[in-house]
Amino acid sequence: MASILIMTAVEKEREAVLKGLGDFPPAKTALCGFGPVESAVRASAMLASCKPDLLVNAGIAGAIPGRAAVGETVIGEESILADLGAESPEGFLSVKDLGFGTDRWFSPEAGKVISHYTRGNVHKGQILTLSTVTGTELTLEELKKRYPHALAEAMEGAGAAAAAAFHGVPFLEMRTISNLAGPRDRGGWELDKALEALTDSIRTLKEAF
Ligand SMILES: O=C(O)c1cccc(C(=O)CC[C@H]2O[C@@H](n3cnc4c(=O)[nH]cnc43)[C@H](O)[C@@H]2O)c1
Repeated sequence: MASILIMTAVEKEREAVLKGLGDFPPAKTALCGFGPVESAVRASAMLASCKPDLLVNAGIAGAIPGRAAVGETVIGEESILADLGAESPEGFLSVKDLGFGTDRWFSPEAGKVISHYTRGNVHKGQILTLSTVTGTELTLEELKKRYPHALAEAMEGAGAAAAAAFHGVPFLEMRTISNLAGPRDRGGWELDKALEALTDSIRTLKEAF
């Protein structure tokens, strides 16, 4: 049977994943740490020693307001490294604009798994990876303009995706919404709702295998 490696930033996310998995031997879990650099390094180290059929980066995320809501699930059809690049008077220049490679990753091999997510509270589309959590209306507006189709922001997906591409392993990012991106309100993050949704979404992932 196919094998899956599911990596989360923090232990509480990993616990929610384990609850959804129950007794499911094809899947292993590990921590990828906080942010795109840690996630790329740790995912790459894991993939150097085991080669799963699918790497999943799972966790909570902030929704771009109006594009997803707290407690909903966002399945990444593309993970975008959204704040690595250069500023210019004409606007932000991405890694791709600068000619240094890609700023986004998508695995066609994950399509079969993605097609299993059919519930109304699941959105499929772009997920941004940022090194800095959005904390002002100004930054939010800039991100919305720059990425008019992005559904949510998190901090690890593109790092893990880059590692997966380097090792030739199919990749999927799965996020459940704990907060709306915008002016910082860390106390308002609905962690329990997002972690319960993560457990549910992992149950769906199991059904796809
Ligand atoms: O304190 C807790 O109980 C707790 C439980 C689960 C997760 C956490 C985290 O702090 C996870 C950090 C993780 O969350 C992603 N995230 C969530 N919202 C946003 C956002 O608005 N913008 C960017 N990233 C967000 C991110 O991937 C972090 O690594 C705490």
